[in-house]
Amino acid sequence: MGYNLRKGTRVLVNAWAIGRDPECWDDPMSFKPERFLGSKVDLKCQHYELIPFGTGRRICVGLPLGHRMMHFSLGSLLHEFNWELPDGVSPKSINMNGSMGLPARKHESLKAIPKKA
Ligand code: HEM
Repeated sequence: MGYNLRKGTRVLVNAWAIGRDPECWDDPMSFKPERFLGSKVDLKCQHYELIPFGTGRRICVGLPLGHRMMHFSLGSLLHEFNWELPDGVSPKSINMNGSMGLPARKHESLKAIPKKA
């Protein structure tokens, strides 16, 4: 590979496409968090197929905090509440389409109702 770029060219890395590249991932369109169990792929700059925090010299300086906070926040929300979907919404009917852009957002906001456990 190899590309010639003019000095000053702005390059945007399409992490969304890399995360869904069948050359990098088995069954890339399926949500399978268990694919990382026992996997050597990590977030720390060595594996360019997984770059939610960027990579290289400008990698996110908040990676250690963000990584810990994700586990802590999600764990707290799951521990403290029982979660339901609004009336008439089933897991299969949730629209998982995203809107393109920087960053990529869900096209329709996810609605879930916390009930004190
Ligand atoms: C899950 C949480 C987070 C994600 C997914 C995330 C993601 C990113 C990404 C993709 C970049 C661009 C890296 C690049 O250009 O290659 C970045 C940069 C940056 N992030 Fe985060 N970030 C998160 C949390 C945080 C937190 C908690 C902080 C600060 C406390 C933070 C501070 C920064 C800073 C200062 C930069 C700029 C680094 C630079 O340009 O040298 N981030 N982040």
